[in-house]
Amino acid sequence: MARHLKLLVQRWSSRVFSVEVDGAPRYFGVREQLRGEPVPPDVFSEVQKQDRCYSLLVCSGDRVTGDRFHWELRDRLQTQLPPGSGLRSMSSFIPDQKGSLLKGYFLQSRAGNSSLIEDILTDLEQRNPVLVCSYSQSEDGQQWTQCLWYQSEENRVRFCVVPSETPKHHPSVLNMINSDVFYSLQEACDVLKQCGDIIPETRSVLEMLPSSLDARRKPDFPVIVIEGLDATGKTTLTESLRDSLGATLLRSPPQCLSAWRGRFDREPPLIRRAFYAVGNYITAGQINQEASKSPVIVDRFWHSTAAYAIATAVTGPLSNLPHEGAEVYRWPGDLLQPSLVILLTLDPEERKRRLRSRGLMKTDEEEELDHNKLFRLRVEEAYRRIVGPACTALDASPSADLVLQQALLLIRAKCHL
Ligand SMILES: Nc1ncnc2c1ncn2[C@@H]1O[C@H](COP(=O)(O)OP(=O)(O)OP(=O)(O)O)[C@@H](O)[C@H]1O
Ligand SMILES: Nc1ccn([C@@H]2O[C@H](COP(=O)(O)O)[C@@H](O)[C@H]2O)c(=O)n1
Repeated sequence: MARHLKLLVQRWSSRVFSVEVDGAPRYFGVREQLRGEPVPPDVFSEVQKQDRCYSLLVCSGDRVTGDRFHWELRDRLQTQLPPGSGLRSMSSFIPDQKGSLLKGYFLQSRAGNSSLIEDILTDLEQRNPVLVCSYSQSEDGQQWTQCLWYQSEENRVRFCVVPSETPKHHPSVLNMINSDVFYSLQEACDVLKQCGDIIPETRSVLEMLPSSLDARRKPDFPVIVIEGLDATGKTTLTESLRDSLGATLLRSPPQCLSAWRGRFDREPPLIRRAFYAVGNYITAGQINQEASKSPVIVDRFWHSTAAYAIATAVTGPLSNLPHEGAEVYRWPGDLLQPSLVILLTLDPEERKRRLRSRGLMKTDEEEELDHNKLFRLRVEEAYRRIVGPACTALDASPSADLVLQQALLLIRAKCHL
């Protein structure tokens, strides 16, 4: 453990630290020596004189263990910390260095609570792959310093906390590929296989995969995917298209995974996204079979998996998304490409009205779509940026019958049906 940490802190002062405040990241860095006048970074601007701050960064060599620990740590801290302790998401990364992201939490403790909090943190650091730092303020309140807890009191290096520029990329973008968005079946399967002991259901999921998948094989009949946020009318349209075109209707995740979906929805992003990624390949196997007999309509596919994953991994405004044309919006090379992807778009008020009138249970992400306007905008924009194939937007606000007619026009034009 100590060796692992020493390697990690070798480039400590080239790291940037990011703390989430009101849904957007604020950045700071550390230096061995202060040059010029001290400027307290704005993360510390509201911290009272006697308060102390701490950071915990998860630094497990094994990403499944690390992600699960990071996921559980929030609940653990929320139950153990004394009331009034501020708890925010934080991360640390080396700008532009892929894979350098470490995730964790930033705590702000009220005066008088420090010894209790330090006991909790010491215990956590001793038993888990976590790196703890504490932050303290100079007498005149002008300067914050950071020190690494794993170093013994006498060897403790004090780093000066300094403001840091907003990086070119949102920190999460550095670790997105094959963590949030999987670009091959192999990568997604590797994550699920690693979970076999802790989530026995993964074995049953992996057994559903077809023995072979050839993404280059062109289906005999067109494959049309219908995408969109929840309650935009996908079920209504896909069922009508099935009847109008004499098509087969499939969905992703496929029906055969329904029993295990709830289990994976409770897991951290790495495992949850790997589950949905594998679901797309199982659906691709079903498409291959059915598209030799009839057109196939698919209710959600790769666009949904990637768009929700990207929009959840980053926070804040649209400008925090990976830029248009970025690698993360590419279609995976080993996944069947549909002939057409239709994205149903709907005014947020009408979508809410439809949700209310339907009144079904919602997933956490669907709840988030309702409450967090920025999250909804990020999902919609990520949908639009995905290419290979890109989606064709269709206004879903007219009557169900009119939406069907418009969809049929698009399908006939593109797929010559
Ligand atoms: N064009 C339309 N005009 C008015 N209401 C519609 C239209 N299309 C669907 N609806 C209604 O809106 C609600 C949501 O539709 P639907 O279940 O088809 O959406 P969905 O995109 O499949 O949702 P989810 O992704 O959450 O399953 C339903 O009550 C449905 O009857
Ligand atoms: N291909 C897919 C399909 C769905 N998801 C995730 O599921 C949620 C929406 O699904 P509904 O059945 O409720 O419409 C959404 O939160 C996605 O994260 C996916 O990732 N890939």
